This record gives sequence, structure tokens and C-alpha cells, in this order.
Amino acid sequence: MLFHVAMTVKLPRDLPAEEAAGIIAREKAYAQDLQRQGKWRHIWRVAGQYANVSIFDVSDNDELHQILSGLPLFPFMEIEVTPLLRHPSAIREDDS
Ligand SMILES: O=C(O)CC1=CCC(=O)O1
Repeated sequence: MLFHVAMTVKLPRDLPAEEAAGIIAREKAYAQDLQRQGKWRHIWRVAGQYANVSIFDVSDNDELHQILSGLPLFPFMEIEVTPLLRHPSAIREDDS
């Protein structure tokens, strides 16, 4: 199942810089591991914002929830999830 996920990061202003850097490094490793597994298909920076839009390819809602709630930045994010399905006018065969 494909999901569009919009994540906006809101780190507290008083979070010590070293702590923030550690969380961000763990987030990167976590995200890159899921990309290698093919579960996190796309990640794009939203221009001008500390935010991304991503496409996840997971087996069900439960797996998506497990992945998102395991993000090191999860406590500092607003997340919006939109389930996706193939559009009847789509012509790419390798994209569903
Ligand atoms: O920087 C972000 O948008 C938050 C984030 C999600 C995965 C990652 O590596 O950073």
C-alpha cells in the first residue's frame, strides 16, 4: 500500500544543539535504512520549510504506524498521512 506522508519538524527552541544533532543523525540513519528496504520510496524537502513530503510503500496501516512512530524525530513532528491508490489514467506500469 502506498501512502503520501507530509512531515513538519518542530524542534523545541530550548533543545540543546548537541541533543538535536544526535536525534537528526539517528533520523537520517533510520530513514536511509527504510529507503534501502524499499519501504520509504521517496523523500523530498519542501522548499523553505523544515518539512518533507514522502511516499511509503508498506503492507498496511499498522506497518506505516510502526515506522512513523519509530522515527527519532516523531515527538517533534506534525504528520499528515494520505492513502494512495493507482489512478485509472496512469500509464507507468512500475508505479503502484
Ligand atoms: O528533515 C526532515 O524532513 C525530517 C527527516 C525525515 C527523515 C530524515 O532523514 O529527516
